[in-house]
Amino acid sequence: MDFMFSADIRSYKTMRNDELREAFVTAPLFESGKINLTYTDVDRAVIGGITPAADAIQLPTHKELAADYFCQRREAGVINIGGPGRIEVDGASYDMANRDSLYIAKESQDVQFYSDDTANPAKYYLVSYPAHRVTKTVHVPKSAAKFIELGSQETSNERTIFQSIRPGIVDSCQLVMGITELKSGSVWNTKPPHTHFRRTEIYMYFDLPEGEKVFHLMGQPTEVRTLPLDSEVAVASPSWSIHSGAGTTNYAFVWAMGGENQEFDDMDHIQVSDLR
Ligand SMILES: O=C(O)C(=O)C[C@H](O)C(=O)CO
Ligand SMILES: [Zn+2]
Repeated sequence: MDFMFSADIRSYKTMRNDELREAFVTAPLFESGKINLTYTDVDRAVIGGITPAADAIQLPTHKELAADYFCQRREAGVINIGGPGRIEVDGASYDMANRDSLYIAKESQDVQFYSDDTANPAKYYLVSYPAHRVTKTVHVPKSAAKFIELGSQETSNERTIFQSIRPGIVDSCQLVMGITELKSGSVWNTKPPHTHFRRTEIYMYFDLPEGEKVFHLMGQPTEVRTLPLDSEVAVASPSWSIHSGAGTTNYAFVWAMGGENQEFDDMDHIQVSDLR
């Protein structure tokens, strides 16, 4: 497991882009046959990419978690951004089509990830937070997610938000998670940008064609920094930071939040004209 130590609200202002990356951006998450996990001190999230090949991959515990198994004191959300596969949780099997979600409850002991076809492997993106109570493991197909249409073609931000792990669908402890897909010709996510001091957030951009980037915006609204990101890396956003971006083409991303409440709509919006 890698460790990513974030920068604070004062020091990020004087950091170079490579230093900001070290503090907030993971390495590429998906490698055939591997599980790559990164622990960030932003709300103690663990961010993972799991790409099973011929063999199943088990979710391992780590010395630093000081836990008998990974989910002993944690919940995890998983979204498959690759080919079809399945996840087994304590012997129960969940088919995972592309863009399906699985919420894995606290105290799930044995978690195994599979790909149906090694030529088109599943790519499981995982975000885990500490959990304080035992709930139920739930599979959410993309069709069962709550969806919201936002933006317009005129302002280049026409997009659909799919909320799969959220109150009313999954009883989680702090995790809220889903996918945003930008329509062809739209490039701006989270426009206008916002903060939510009550929660932190992690974005993982994907389905960006080779050679394209998303210019991810972070920092306080009056001290914005730009990180040009490739597909399939995650970027952590502290509670004081905006998280928005424009791509060189359209794309999708998984967002995941943890914190003291789960209200998706309580964001503090910032006028684009106020960004500095
Ligand atoms: O494009 C958007 O707008 C989003 O996807 C917003 C994120 O879901 C978010 O930041 C929720 O707090
Ligand atoms: Zn947000």
